[in-house]
Amino acid sequence: MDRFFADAVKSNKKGSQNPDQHNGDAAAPKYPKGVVLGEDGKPCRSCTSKADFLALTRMSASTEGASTAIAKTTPPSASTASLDPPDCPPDVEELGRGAWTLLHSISASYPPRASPTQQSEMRQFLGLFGKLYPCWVCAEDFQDWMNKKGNEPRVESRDRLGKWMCEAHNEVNRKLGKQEFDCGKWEERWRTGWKDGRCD
Ligand SMILES: Cc1cc2nc3c(=O)[nH]c(=O)nc-3n(C[C@H](O)[C@H](O)[C@H](O)COP(=O)(O)OP(=O)(O)OC[C@H]3O[C@@H](n4cnc5c(N)ncnc54)[C@H](O)[C@@H]3O)c2cc1C
Repeated sequence: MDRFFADAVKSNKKGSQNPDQHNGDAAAPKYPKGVVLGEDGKPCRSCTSKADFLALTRMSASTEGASTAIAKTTPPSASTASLDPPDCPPDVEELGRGAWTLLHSISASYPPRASPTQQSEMRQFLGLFGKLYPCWVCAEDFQDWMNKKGNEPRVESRDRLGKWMCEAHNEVNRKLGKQEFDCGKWEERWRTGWKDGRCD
């Protein structure tokens, strides 16, 4: 659960790092390690994994007593799944899967050759996406990556956009210690289906 905190603490416009992450000498941390705070100073659900939210819930239950609604619904042995009925707000992973599905699918339906207007609209979309993405820590890193020389969105064609999106996704995969995806296969994954026919 160190993924947001592996780097040095950075200042931010919208929210804040959980201050308890870094005060090893504090007697009783207010939030468990891994919980990211939003601009209101409260835990940011869309920036935090369910597992870390579960830890928060357990902490609340032990400090506030078993009479809270959370404590009643979360026995100590509960798995993260019990915190996760299908109609609850997304955590960072569910949000991410949905967002990548949208982004790669947009690339898959992008024209083989984009007009100047389409290119301009796509640049605007990606710029706004980077600003509005609900996980603010994810959004800041995504914007920083996009703004680096050489990483600017490549919007001239479906092929170029699809590969660029795959590279953007691989950047996050690397950050999270996940396996990189073979970008030569992005179109099979997101547009045509696999060559072995299993999606037909
Ligand atoms: C812009 C953005 C930034 C994010 N930043 C963070 C962050 O800082 N911290 C954090 O914890 N989470 C972040 N996330 C969420 C994270 O990327 C994952 O979505 C989440 O961890 C769930 O991962 P997953 O393993 O289920 O699959 P996902 O990474 O969501 O991938 C979904 C599917 O896409 C396919 N895929 C994987 N890699 C590629 C690729 N390179 N190209 C094409 N297809 C691919 C695979 O089939 C995979 O099953 C971010 C999401 C987005 C959209």
